[in-house]
This record gives sequence, C-alpha cells and structure tokens, in this order.
Amino acid sequence: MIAENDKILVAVSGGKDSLSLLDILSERRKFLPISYELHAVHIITKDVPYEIDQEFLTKFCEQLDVHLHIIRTYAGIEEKPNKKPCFTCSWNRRKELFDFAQKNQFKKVAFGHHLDDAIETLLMNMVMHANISSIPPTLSMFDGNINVIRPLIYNTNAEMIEYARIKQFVSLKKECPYEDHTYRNKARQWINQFEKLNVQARINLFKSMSHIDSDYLPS
Ligand SMILES: Nc1ncnc2c1ncn2[C@@H]1O[C@H](COP(=O)(O)OP(=O)(O)OP(=O)(O)O)[C@@H](O)[C@H]1O
Repeated sequence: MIAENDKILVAVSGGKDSLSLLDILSERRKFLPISYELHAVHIITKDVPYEIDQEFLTKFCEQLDVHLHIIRTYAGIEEKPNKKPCFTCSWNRRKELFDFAQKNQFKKVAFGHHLDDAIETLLMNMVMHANISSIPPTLSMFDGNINVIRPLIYNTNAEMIEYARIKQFVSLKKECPYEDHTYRNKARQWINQFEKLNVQARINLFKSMSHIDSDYLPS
C-alpha cells in the first residue's frame, strides 16, 4: 500500500478513525525501513451547519509533524433540492479532495475506512442496489494518477475504538444535521445478529469478498 518516497495525503474528518490513521502513519515513519511524505487535509463544507475544532486539529498535526491543509468549499445543497444533502456534500468533498491531490502531486490519498465500514457497505449494496461491491483496500483512479489507499481496512471498529481509547483521542466530529444513518445502522444491527450465530461472522463476511465461487453463482 505504501512504498518508498510516496507522497501521501490523509483525508481527516476529525472522527476517531481518521485521527488514528494519521497518528499510525506518522508513528510508522519512525521505524519502517522506507520513508514517505505525509500531509493531512480537512474539508470544510460551508453550507453544512457544523464545524470541527480546527485549533485542536492544527495542534494534533503539529505534534505529529504533519502539514495540515484546510479546504473550504460550498456544496450548494440548497440549490440541489432533488438530491439528498449527504450525497451532494460527500460528492463535492471528494471532488475537492481529488482536485487538491492532483494539483499538488499527491499520488496516494488515504481514507480512514475500516473493516466494519467495508462489510456494512457490502450488505447495503447487496440489499439496496442488487450489486456485490464494497470499498477496496486500494483503488487506482484518474488513469492511475491517484491511488486511494485504506490502511485500516483490515482492522475492526472495535480495534479502532480501543486504539482511540488508549491514545485518548476524542472525536472532533459532531452529528451533522443532514446525516442519515438509517441503512448503515440497520446493516450494523444485522452484523451484530450474525455475530450471535457465529463469532467469526464479521471476519467471514469480509473474507467472503475474496472467496467468490463463481461456479456456484448464477451467470
Ligand atoms: N470533511 C472531511 N475532510 C477530509 N476527509 C474526510 C472528511 N469527511 C470524511 N473524510 C474521509 O472519509 C472517510 C470516511 O468518512 P466518514 O464520514 O464515513 O467517516 P467518519 O466515521 O465520520 O470519521 P472517521 O472515519 O474519521 O472516524 C474518513 O475516515 C476520512 O478519511
């Protein structure tokens, strides 16, 4: 995922996972036999009525010796009443993020998604969109100019909660008034139920994405 001389842009929302991701990637620079450049970016969408504690994030990045870029954007949520605010906001955030990465020669962009995010997305895509897909550990985009990496994808949410607890990270994120977790919360509940049937259910759902037996699926 990470190679010698990589220039990596870490997308930091202010949530526990992206704060932990930045911390881990920064710590690893001290003992890995490769060197890489690390920057953080936080996107503020001005027409979403909440902001994180920027002063804290700035100090956090300073302590890690990571340069923080703050991008302010405007998603035009009110001008797109036919679209869900969450869709408009996250589409615009990604556009800003990738435009910034390309303009500043970042070949790798790191997100804080973990294993639970991946299996929730898998189940939601199957149930809502009749499609078997999720969020991959790495993804080549823009004709190979940018590689999205998700270094936490093999870690469970429980592990990330424990990491944030040990490091005493407090999530800077407040609940967004537009955010709708209905389907994701449902997927989380199903996974918890599956885990009661089999303690390995969470890991097995993740592993199943690499064990597709196409001979036993409809063509
Ligand atoms: N405002 C933002 N600025 C920069 N990156 C962001 C922002 N919001 C989300 N991201 C990136 O997208 C990933 C997934 O976003 P999502 O909103 O699902 O995460 P979260 O659960 O709110 O926060 P986190 O994953 O940091 O705990 C984050 O881990 C982060 O890498």
